Amino acid sequence: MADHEVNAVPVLRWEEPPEGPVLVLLDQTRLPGEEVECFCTDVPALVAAIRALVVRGAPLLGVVGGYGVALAAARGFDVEEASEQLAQARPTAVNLGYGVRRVRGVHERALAAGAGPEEAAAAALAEARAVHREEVEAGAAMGRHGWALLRELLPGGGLRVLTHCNTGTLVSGGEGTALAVVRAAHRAGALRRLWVDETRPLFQGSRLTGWEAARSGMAYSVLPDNAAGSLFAAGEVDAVVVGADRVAADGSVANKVGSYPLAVLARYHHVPFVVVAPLSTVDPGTEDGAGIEVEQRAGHEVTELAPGVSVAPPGARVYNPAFDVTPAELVTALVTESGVVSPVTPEGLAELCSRSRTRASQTGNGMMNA
Ligand SMILES: CSC[C@H]1O[C@H](OP(=O)(O)O)[C@H](O)[C@@H]1O
Repeated sequence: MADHEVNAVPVLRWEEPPEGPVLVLLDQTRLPGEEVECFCTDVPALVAAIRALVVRGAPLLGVVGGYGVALAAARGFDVEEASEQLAQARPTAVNLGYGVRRVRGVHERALAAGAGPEEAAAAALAEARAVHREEVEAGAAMGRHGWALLRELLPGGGLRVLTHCNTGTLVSGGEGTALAVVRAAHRAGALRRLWVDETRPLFQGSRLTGWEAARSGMAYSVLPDNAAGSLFAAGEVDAVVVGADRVAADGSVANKVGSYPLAVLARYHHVPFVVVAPLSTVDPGTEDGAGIEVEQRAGHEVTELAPGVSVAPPGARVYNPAFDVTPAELVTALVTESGVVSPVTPEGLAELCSRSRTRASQTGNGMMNA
């Protein structure tokens, strides 16, 4: 069985029991120790799950946002109100709003065309499934394009790749984004070591990327985020490959906090810094990095390792941005499902998005129409 089939986990699924539709989520806050499912039968529960990172990762947020609109429609909730609640659940990943708007638009157009509530709900569910399918397909394509890029940049194989946060199956249900590229290198026998930043404060790296790397049989090591510099200094990093939550029109990249320092280290040590993200993460509507809203999260995520296990004095003030922004000049290449942009310029991004829209209109794939 191919690696990606072994590792595809049911990050989310739609079920229709007699009592009504439910969105079933793999609770990512319980990994790697437990594989627990969370059952969402209404939008407030789904919004709470998104905010608690039960379900997380930019592409998957777009997928779950779409399913959330479909859930509201299927259960007869106010779809407009539900859409607003879902879109506002987390501000930085543009995908969330994209998925919500896209499915909401299909639902609205179905009603405007005279469809009844059930027919419009069915149309919304079909569109949510299309968003999910496209993100899964995008992951496979990004894996191919990104691996081709790494072969070009580092032809000798035996790669030592550093990654940050989690960008695998758990952020799309398919291959993922940055980890899709790492998996492709691993399958080709070219991955010597995956360096996994633990990614404080919620440990998406050690918990989730570690879990995925172990399931894939990769040679991986977990490291404290603040140890990455010494790896570069020791010449132990051949490439940095990370994901993104929003790419602005000027090529600025918002990603998990700690990504920007890696980009600076990579530039100083002449190491490629590669960002892997689907086009649903590219946001032409945000002009530059300053325009990206960076989610500020609760202080207890930093001051407590677990409920009641404090690592700071009571009352300590906390700075806890969930993301940071890397300027395009520090990004070696942006890998998308439609190809690679390098260097990452506004013109290069615009051309790639335009090319993709043209292809989508020709194939009926709605990727960019939201
Ligand atoms: C490529 S999507 C994964 C992306 O999402 C993560 O953020 P979070 O865990 O807070 O949803 C992180 O920024 C990853 O790079």
